[in-house]
Amino acid sequence: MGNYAIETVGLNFNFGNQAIVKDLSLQVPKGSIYGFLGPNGAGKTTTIKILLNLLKSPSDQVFIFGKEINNNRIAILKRVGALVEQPAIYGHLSGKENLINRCILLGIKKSKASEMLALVGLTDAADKKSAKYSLGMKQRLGIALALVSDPELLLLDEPTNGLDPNGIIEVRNLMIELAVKHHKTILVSSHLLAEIERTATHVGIINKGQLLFQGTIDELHQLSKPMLEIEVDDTEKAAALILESGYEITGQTDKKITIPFTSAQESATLNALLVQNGFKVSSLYQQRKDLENLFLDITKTN
Ligand SMILES: Nc1ncnc2c1ncn2[C@@H]1O[C@H](COP(=O)(O)OP(=O)(O)OP(=O)(O)O)[C@@H](O)[C@H]1O
Repeated sequence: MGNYAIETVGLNFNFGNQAIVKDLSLQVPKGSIYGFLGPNGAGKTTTIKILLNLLKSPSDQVFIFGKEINNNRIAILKRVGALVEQPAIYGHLSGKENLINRCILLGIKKSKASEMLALVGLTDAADKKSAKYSLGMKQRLGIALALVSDPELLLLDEPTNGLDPNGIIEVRNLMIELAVKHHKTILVSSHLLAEIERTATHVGIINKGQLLFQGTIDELHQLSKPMLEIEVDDTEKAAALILESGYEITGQTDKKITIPFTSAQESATLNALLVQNGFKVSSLYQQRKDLENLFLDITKTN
């Protein structure tokens, strides 16, 4: 548990008699950018609210920095910053005034406001009324507000929702800077894999409240590596020959065998080997799922 900033253990949560989060075991390593992915209504916001103790979890299912949340609420929340739904910004105040307000509220020196503005790239807009900010600037101000208390862990619920491509890039770069330079752990939710793919080090995919995949971004990429599917008459014996010949098999049914695809030439060699050994190869084709399709597949089949 020591290496996780967040760990949930078989977390369940209901609204009335509707199960919203089901047996969810999240493991968010310290220092990671954890992409929390799922389609609309999957249960991401609900989970984030549970992590913030805004919704109460059953005891012994949610641990932040290794401590159970219900029994250590104040101590834990001091170390956590969050942006959930709309940032709480006073539109009639400038970005700087919004931040100074937050500093006063938390008993933090006011100079922190300028520091945070610089961190999120809003120094030039410090004195502009925040109602006049673009959506991207508002999100960055929201993140700055969440950062005032210098939290170790940031929870960002769909921070790029509704932003234009520039705004998305700004928020994405800010997350990378916060993780790499400032050693924050970040959990960021999204319903779009493409938005997470370039920033996240780890990914958890949920649908209908259930965790369908969790691992590093490389492990997710592994799942989308190209494969060679071989339809052959006697898969049992053909598989034995393929293994004997030094190939790796990743899948087998009574109709086809799947191996990692390396090259067209290698596929031809394998085809010849099977035919020379008396097998009837009815088809040989390369299959590749891009990550977006993989994500759709993972969330659809559930
Ligand atoms: N206060 C509530 N009372 C009853 N049901 C709720 C409440 N809040 C959310 N739900 C339901 O819980 C489910 C999960 O919602 P949640 O907002 O956690 O999903 P999400 O993954 O964050 O989706 P989105 O990307 O659309 O925000 C939905 O079916 C939603 O209708």
